[in-house]
Formats: sequence, C-alpha cells, structure tokens
Amino acid sequence: MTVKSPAVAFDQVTHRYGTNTALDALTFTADAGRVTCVLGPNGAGKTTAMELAEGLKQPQTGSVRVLGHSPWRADDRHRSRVGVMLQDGGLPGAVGARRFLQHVATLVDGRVRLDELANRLDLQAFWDTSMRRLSGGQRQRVALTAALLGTPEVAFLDEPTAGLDPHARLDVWDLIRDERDRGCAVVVTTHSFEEAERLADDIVVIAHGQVRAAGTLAEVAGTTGLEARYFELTRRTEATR
Ligand SMILES: Nc1ncnc2c1ncn2[C@@H]1O[C@H](COP(=O)(O)OP(=O)(O)OP(=O)(O)O)[C@@H](O)[C@H]1O
Repeated sequence: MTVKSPAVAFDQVTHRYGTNTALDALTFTADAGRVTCVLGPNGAGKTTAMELAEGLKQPQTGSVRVLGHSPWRADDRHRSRVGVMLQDGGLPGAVGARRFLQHVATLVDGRVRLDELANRLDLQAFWDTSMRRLSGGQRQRVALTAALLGTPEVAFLDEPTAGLDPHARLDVWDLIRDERDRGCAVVVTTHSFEEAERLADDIVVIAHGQVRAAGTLAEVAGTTGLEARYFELTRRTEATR
C-alpha cells in the first residue's frame, strides 16, 4: 500500500519577529480533497503560517512542504499549482475586476474558469468599477476568484468570507466545497465557528504559535462542540493576558 504524502506539511516550524515568537514548533498537515480550517485567536500565528506555506516568507527553523516542495525555493511551475487569497486582498486599485481577472487568467490559463467563477460569485454586478471603489465584500470575491482561476491543487484562503453578506457567504462555501470535491487541498483560516462547522473536514486550532488540537471536525469538537472546545483550548490565563 502506498501512503500518500500530505499536500501541506508543517514540521516543527518556529518563526520569530525579533524577540516575538510567532510560531513555536508548529506541526500539522493538510490533505488533498479536504477542507482544513485553521482557527486561533488574533496573533496566534495563522497568517504567518499561511505566508510561509505560500512562499512569501523564508522559514527560519523547521520544514514547510507544499506538494512535496519547499515553497520558499519553489519555481513558477509550483506556484501555478497553488492558489492564494491574502487577508488584505493585494488587489490593484485603479483597474476594474474584469480587466484584472482577465490579466490573471492569461497568466494561469484560466479563461474558461473566469466565466464560471464570475457567474458563481456574481462579479458582473460590479465588473467595470475600479477596485478602489468596491466594497470590502466585493473585493473579497475578486480576490477569491483570482486565487481559484488556475484550478489550483492547493488553495490557501485567509478569512475568505470575512465581511461577506449571508448570500455571498453561502456562494463562497459552495465554491470551496466544490474545489475540495475536485481534489484540491483547501486551507482556510477563519474566526467563525459556523464557517468551520459547515465547511471543515479537518480542524487545526493554534494558540501562541502552537497547535493546540488537530484532527477531523468530529475529533476536535468532541462531545462539547467546537465552540466550547475552542475556548477550552485557547483559554486566556492571567499569564498570557
Ligand atoms: N511583520 C511582522 N513584524 C513583527 N511582528 C509580526 C509581524 N507579523 C506578525 N507579527 C506578530 O506575530 C504574531 C502572529 O501574527 P499573525 O499575523 O501570524 O497572527 P494571526 O493568527 O494571523 O492573527 P489574526 O487573527 O489577527 O489575523 C503576532 O504577535 C504579531 O504581532
């Protein structure tokens, strides 16, 4: 029997900003064909972990592997297999969504997908408005489309539904499930228990740069439910306040 290696693997990853330890021997995996939701309080280290996996930061200690490669050293071919939605969007302000996404589509061979995603996320409603004039939720949908245009094998989505209205949130959840069902490893950071419960196959709870729990949703939620378990795992003590 062959054992498939995980799509994403953090092994004993420590990352410091000066004297501040953002990640402390962080170890977890995420698999193809599953949605892995990463939960944790503000400052827990989620974005730092995502940025390491996206190849935007150089690892200091430990190993990060995505599709078997070190993301920091990865070439263009590797990058084309990975979709990234950053927390701040990173979108240009002056152009409209249509021009921006058409440009991205030519880079990742995603012209056919652009029509599908634009329909599903209702982008035509603001297609030609310059991105600086879009609402936060509209920009989120453009950023998500850009991340998925290339039909990636791994997608890192940093709080993909933050600020979305309830309809848009359902559309995004459906889309994420379909990405998972076609075999993509989808890694989602979120502060929403509802989102994690409705979307996640697997859960990773991080606090102070360490994994406090990892496993299937049922394993992590246990008998008390995800929210109660989360508060138990990330409880603030006087020493950490
Ligand atoms: N560029 C940076 N320079 C210095 N410290 C940083 C930098 N980026 C993050 N940090 C610190 O690293 C720690 C982890 O931050 P990170 O952004 O990874 O957390 P997070 O879990 O994504 O938080 P949030 O839920 O608020 O997005 C925090 O203490 C933060 O202040």
